[in-house]
Amino acid sequence: MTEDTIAAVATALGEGSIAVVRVSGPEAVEKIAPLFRSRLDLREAPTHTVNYGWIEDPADGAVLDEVLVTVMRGPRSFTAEDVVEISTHGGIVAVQSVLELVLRSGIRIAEPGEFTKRAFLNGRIDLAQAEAVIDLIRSKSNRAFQLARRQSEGALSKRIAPLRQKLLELLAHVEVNIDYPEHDVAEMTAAAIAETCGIALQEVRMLLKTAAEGKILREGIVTAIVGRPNAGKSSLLNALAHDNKAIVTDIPGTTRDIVEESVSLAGVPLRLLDTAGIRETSDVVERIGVERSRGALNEADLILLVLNHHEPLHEDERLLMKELAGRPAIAVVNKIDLPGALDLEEVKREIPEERIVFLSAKEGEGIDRLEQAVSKLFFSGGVESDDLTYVSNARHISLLHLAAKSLEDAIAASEAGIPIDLIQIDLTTAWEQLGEIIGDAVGESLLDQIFSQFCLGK
Ligand SMILES: Nc1nc2c(c(=O)[nH]1)N(C=O)[C@@H](CNc1ccc(C(=O)N[C@@H](CCC(=O)O)C(=O)O)cc1)CN2
Ligand SMILES: Nc1nc2c(ncn2[C@@H]2O[C@H](COP(=O)(O)OP(=O)(O)OP(=O)(O)O)[C@@H](O)[C@H]2O)c(=O)[nH]1
Ligand SMILES: [Mg+2]
Repeated sequence: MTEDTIAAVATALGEGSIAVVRVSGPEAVEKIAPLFRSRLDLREAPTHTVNYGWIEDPADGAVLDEVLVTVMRGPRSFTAEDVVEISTHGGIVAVQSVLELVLRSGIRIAEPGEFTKRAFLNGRIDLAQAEAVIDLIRSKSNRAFQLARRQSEGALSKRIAPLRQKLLELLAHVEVNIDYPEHDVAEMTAAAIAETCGIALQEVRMLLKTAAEGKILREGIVTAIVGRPNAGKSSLLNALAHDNKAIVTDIPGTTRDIVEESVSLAGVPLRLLDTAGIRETSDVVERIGVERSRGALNEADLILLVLNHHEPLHEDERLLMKELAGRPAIAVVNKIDLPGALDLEEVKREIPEERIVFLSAKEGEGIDRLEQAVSKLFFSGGVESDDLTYVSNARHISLLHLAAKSLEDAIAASEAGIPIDLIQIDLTTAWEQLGEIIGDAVGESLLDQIFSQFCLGK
């Protein structure tokens, strides 16, 4: 593959200690060498070495920056091409002027995602792995990062490949039966086709089942903090966020609009929504706030119902607890630093005990117990396990659904005694749909669309 040579700033633009210009392509070393003054000509530098020197404009000998230059010769590099990385001083001036000089030497600016796209086109990684690189960059919590990293190492691809192999063998067998009926290959029975497809379908469904948890890991659990005015909802948000994001006062009805904050609880990303305390009110603004609280409550993946340990249960709270039956909810009994007046027995009748957490948002006591409860609710053991694959990419999920449908069709067709060459079409479709996940035979426009989601320099 003869590609041109590309360059981009690989680090975030802003004030930092170091910034990196990354160059990849057949002319990377040859084009950068004349710009780099050091003890050793860059062309002589062994691969995977870091070299000290200066970037100089060869036109007038002006020194742009003191740098470290790394050489990684293909195919042992991120893109599988020759890669040169220039580490300049941080900030934007040094790195921009070095990049400009690099571009003036006849190297082209990279498109977003083009480095990773090349790694894919050169066969170093497959499409699912390349997409995982986007997820890596965007992950907002440790767990999401671990998930993306596992996928970037090919965890999903390793599940898809044997599945496709199984289908391919079946297809080959079917094809021999169709094309060479005179050959003495054992006739593929409808029952045998249905059986193999059944096994494949089971595997596809298992992958789809992981999608819900994968989505949570990637996008965060939408968590509504609800309860009566003054229960301590805003205080809880602040305690979880380690910040005074929401206004806290002893006046009931303080929070009017929804306050949003992303936090990571035991590695689980939560999108916290602090809401207005739910009660009957004649205040117009507060009433709109209460309606919004109800909206958040209805749409949340997780509900934290904050109850006040210091006060008896209120009728509104009884109704709320009834509403939460069957939904992923945790009762947070707040203000345990104050004497108790809450009727716990009644709470326990509505909410299972393992979903009741006692804490003091004000003192920051018991937050760890809430972490454990959330973690238990969403990851019923398993997320730590190493061989688990979580499908979390919308494109992969939709392709798995399509493949499941094709396999179901193939099974139904073989059970209905439909001619084998028609079943072959469903099988081929399933095989292609699974192939699309890992980028086997996907069109240029799809690739463009996927890689354009990347940031520049990746
Ligand atoms: N300076 C720098 N840091 C970086 C990257 C980079 O490109 N540059 N990465 C970019 O995302 C990540 C590391 N990812 C990488 C993945 C593969 C290879 C690579 O050279 N792979 C070779 C094996 C090399 C060897 O075994 O010695 C290969 O697979 O052939 C390099 C970086 C994070 N840190
Ligand atoms: N002693 C004690 N006071 C608390 C605790 N949590 C909150 N408070 C106090 O309770 C009052 C109300 O707290 P907020 O967090 O504003 O309550 P809220 O549920 O957001 O109230 P609204 O926004 O009005 O619905 C404030 O005076 C807090 O300082 C706690 O754990 N212990
Ligand atoms: Mg509040």
